[in-house]
Amino acid sequence: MGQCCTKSGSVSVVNNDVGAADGDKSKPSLAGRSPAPAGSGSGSGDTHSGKNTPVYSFSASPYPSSLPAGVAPSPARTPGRKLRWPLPPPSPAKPIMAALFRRQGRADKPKEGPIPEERHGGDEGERESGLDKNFGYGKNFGAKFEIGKEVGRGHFGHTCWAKGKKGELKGQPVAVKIISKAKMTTAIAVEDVRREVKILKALSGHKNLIKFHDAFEDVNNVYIVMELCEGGELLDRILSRGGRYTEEDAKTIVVQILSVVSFCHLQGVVHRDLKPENFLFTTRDEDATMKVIDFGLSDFVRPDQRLNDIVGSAYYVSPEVLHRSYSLEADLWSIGVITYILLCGSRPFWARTESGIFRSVIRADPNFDDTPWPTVSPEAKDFVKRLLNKDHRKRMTAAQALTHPWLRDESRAVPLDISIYKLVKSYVRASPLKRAALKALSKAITEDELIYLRAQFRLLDPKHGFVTLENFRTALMRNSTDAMRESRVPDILNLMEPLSSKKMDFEEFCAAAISTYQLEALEGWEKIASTAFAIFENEGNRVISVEELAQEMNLGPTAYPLFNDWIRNSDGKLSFLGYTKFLHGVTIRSSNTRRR
Ligand SMILES: Nc1ncnc2c1ncn2[C@@H]1O[C@H](COP(=O)(O)OP(=O)(O)OP(=O)(O)O)[C@@H](O)[C@H]1O
Ligand SMILES: [Ca+2]
Repeated sequence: MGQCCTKSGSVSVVNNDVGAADGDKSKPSLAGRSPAPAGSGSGSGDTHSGKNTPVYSFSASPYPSSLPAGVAPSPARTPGRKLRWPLPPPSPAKPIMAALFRRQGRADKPKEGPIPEERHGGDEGERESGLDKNFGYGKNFGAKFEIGKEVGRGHFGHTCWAKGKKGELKGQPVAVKIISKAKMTTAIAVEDVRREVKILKALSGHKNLIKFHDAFEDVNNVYIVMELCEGGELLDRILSRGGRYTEEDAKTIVVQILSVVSFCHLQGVVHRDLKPENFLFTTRDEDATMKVIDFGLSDFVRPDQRLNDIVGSAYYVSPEVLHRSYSLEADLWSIGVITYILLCGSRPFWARTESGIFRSVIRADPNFDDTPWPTVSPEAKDFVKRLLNKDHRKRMTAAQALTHPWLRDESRAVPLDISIYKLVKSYVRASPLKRAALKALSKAITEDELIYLRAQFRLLDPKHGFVTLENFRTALMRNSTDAMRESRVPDILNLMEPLSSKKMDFEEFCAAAISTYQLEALEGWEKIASTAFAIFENEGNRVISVEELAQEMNLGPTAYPLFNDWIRNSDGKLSFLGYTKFLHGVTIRSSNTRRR
């Protein structure tokens, strides 16, 4: 007990022939073969030292080329299974090594660039000496639980079966994740464990989230006592089905994932390690409930905050995580990867090395042409594409995804979406012209978008067809947990202050809560945009000077030449191009320009 092995060890024992069953060597981006062992490197490209090679160059893997000291490769979890896999084996780099290093206090961290705030104080000086490893948890684990066999292992701990000896859990089987204090060699490592428990405790209660019972500690370990899941990992079920789910079965899985992830996001918690290994079934039954586990890489994220530490698992990591600027949407990318795998049995982004996987994540388009995709419904394909959009702003949110035509079910409650709050906040603070532009756009959207917006409006509990700031506050508080306070999500209400003297009907709510980025990602965008412009011409377009437009868009005089085509010579009003640019706002490309 107390020995922690890395699951990424499973990679070390798998060779590159695995999964070659797909037999198509001309399509390297289509999963089907195993990546090289994480520890084996990939020739000259994998000599990443973590000191000089920028993570983003992708000329080298941000992962180190060998397992960290003290972490021995564990045996493959399911020997022999790899030969039957249509899928490559589990991620080579499991939780990305940066996180592992943070916990283990290794100096050769594979990160570069801006130092994430939590990294401060993670220096060697803090190691061992004077490190406070007291968590304030109960000390009587042994008196309360009888420990049994091991049920699983991860990078950071191992999990055992246990039975309650007294109290509420007397006679009841539970799972205990045991994290060795000896491996917590920095203040950050200690803080990570503290946060894992805090998040688990705060979020416990959702039906698709592992139920937390208690946390204990002694001189050697921290013990996280939680509900026992006896039905195994989602990964095992995917593999036992030969790698593919029917659409109906996939939907059952994806709905559960989205339901719990939307709940976490509303609380301001990003999971950061969503993958089939981190979903467990309560029982062996086919229709058993699935629960998300392992908040070891999770974090609180404030509404306008961007995180920058690279954590996650290679196959599931989003492009913006690799670019070190991300938020909740990163989880939706991972859900897109999981859904892709469920529907076709292959990984959307594949390569032999981690650096290759990252290149693929950043640049490659997933394959939707080969078998079985021609037989997959257009709705399912659209669903996956709208999650695997490389621009995180164009991705669906979890709550939105639950109303996508592929998953839509009138009888299922739609969760409150925190992204609505962010959008409404921006709307109420926007200029009258911008609001008029959005109003016109909202009148051109399709029924699919309206279904989602109606559901969100209903959740605000409108009185006589109107919502006020108070409705937003009440709806948020109704869903509030301790995690929400920690992530400072309620602060967003202060930023919505301009709404305090107003009320909003459904029509205005639609204008406030639509995202131009998301609409741009729709196949029917061209039509929506031209309809919206026709409405804008009638209801909102007006004469505007170059200076005024620049000010509206928060641009300086250097941007004036851009506006040549945006303002019509004939009448000095916005042209169609100008209207769409104005709606779009100054973001990706333009904000890069601004920074220079
Ligand atoms: N509540 C539970 N019931 C049954 N098995 C569990 C439970 N929690 C964890 N396990 C098993 O233990 C394994 C490791 O747990 P967990 O993922 O929390 O650890 P970790 O060290 O943080 O993992 P990782 O290496 O993915 O970061 C899981 O993959 C699962 O097989
Ligand atoms: Ca895990």
